[in-house]
Amino acid sequence: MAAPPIFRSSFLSSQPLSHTPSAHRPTPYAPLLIRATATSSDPPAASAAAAPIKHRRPADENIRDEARRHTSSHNFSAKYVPFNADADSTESYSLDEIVYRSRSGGLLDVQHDMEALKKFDGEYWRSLFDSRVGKTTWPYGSGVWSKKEWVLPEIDGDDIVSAFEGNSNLFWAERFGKQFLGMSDLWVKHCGISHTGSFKDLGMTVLVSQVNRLRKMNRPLVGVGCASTGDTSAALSAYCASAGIPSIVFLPANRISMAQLVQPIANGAFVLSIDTDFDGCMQLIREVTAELPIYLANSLNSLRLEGQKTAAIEILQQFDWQVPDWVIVPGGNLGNIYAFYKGFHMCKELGLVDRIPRLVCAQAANANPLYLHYKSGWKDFKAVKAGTTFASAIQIGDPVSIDRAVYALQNSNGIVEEATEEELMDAMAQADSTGMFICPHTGVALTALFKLRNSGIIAPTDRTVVVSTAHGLKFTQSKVDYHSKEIKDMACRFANPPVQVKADFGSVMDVLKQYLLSKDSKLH
Ligand SMILES: Cc1ncc(COP(=O)(O)O)c(C=O)c1O
Ligand SMILES: N[C@@H](CCOP(=O)(O)O)C(=O)O
Repeated sequence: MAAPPIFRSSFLSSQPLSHTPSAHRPTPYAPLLIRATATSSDPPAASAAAAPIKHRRPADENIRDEARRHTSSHNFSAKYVPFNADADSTESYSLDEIVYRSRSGGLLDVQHDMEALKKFDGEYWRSLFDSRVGKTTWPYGSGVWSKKEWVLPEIDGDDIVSAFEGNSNLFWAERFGKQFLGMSDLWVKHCGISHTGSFKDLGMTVLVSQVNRLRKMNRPLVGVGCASTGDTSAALSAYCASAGIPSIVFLPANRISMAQLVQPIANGAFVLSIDTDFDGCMQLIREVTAELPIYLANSLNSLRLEGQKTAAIEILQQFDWQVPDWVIVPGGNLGNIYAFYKGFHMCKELGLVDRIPRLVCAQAANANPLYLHYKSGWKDFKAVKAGTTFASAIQIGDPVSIDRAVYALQNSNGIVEEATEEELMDAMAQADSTGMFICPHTGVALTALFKLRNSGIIAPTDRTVVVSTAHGLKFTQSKVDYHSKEIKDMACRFANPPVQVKADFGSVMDVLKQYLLSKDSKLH
């Protein structure tokens, strides 16, 4: 069979897809590739000189209009099915239905038509996803929507609400790895360097886009609501504001940071500060969304995880499709650990990689129901009353996605670790001292790494990725407390408080000389 032509798109990229499709592939219809002129005679990855001249779109056209001209048909699809259902289960729901639970009250999962996706080989998908990185093409400029065929294949580009989220930095933690862990291949996936400062943007673009579609279909949805420890509410309110959809957020009073609280306020959400903890808020939003035309935006809603799973695909892509040995994720409501598993697993099933990494879920010791469950040998799960933790976004005692998390860990030879308050704050300070500015939840994940390195489970040369879930700037008060040594019963070993000094030259010189001597023995 003659190799199908390589499609070149002047609007997608100046670089064509450079791979030669497999000889075994059925004649493809180039899913969502642009129906541009086939230029099979051109060499792949042609030089800049040979690249086609790109014309700017007409002045009266925006990037959505431009995308509309280029859409193509395909037959990928997805539906809701009961999570981890028996093979003979026939229960399923259209994604256009408003449903969060299976008939038996269990969780749902978004199931893709894998047979349709498998008509294209791993090389095809790798090349397609790679061709979309770093562009402003609607909607593929988003790290989530660059994987649209695997996320919400049927949504119209016009309905998508995106801030071009994703494509976050995979940071080589050279100094931290070397100095504190003797590791040479340690990476931090900065999912918190994002539109609203946390990984929640990845899931929220999907959920709000689907709500946008449902509202256009005249489904009775007046608004979207969530319970939140601060990050879900920030993402929900921003995406809803961008689409002009009302958002309602239930926050546990006095339990989230000021920076997180001000986000939904600024974005015009209807904010309820409720005198309970996150688990109490979660219970309330579930009851309310069952009664009122408010769509539930928490990760109980499996749509969210379709966006979040793209962070896993992105990690593989950033390593040029090589698989890391370990990925460590902080866990609270436990949707994200499953999302990572799902992203990695899809890449394996569709032939992009040949294995998946081992997953580690890290919890704060003050809110550790998954850790206790793991330690009991996965015997019956008990929710806990979550205690106060600096990792306030994971102060959750009754995680809705417990079954998903257990599944992900059992199927990835996974491990669960925990971090005390002192451990997580020290780890955060150590990371910051090497040039990062991480959140306490990432401190929890780094503590897990310290423990697994110290016990020899993670080897010095293992390629390890720590997922940083939120931006440190959302949690400055915890850093202020730590560096002021104002935390009861905590040594704050890595505190770096400012030095108070009189406003005269002699005093300034004295403290500077003392400092320089402590840094450089040659000055002694
Ligand atoms: C910053 C941050 N890290 C980690 C988590 C945990 O994610 P998940 O609830 O999906 O386990 C959350 C939210 O729960 C969060 O906001
Ligand atoms: N940390 C979360 C808690 C809720 O998690 P979700 O993924 O179920 O929405 C938050 O920021 O609210």
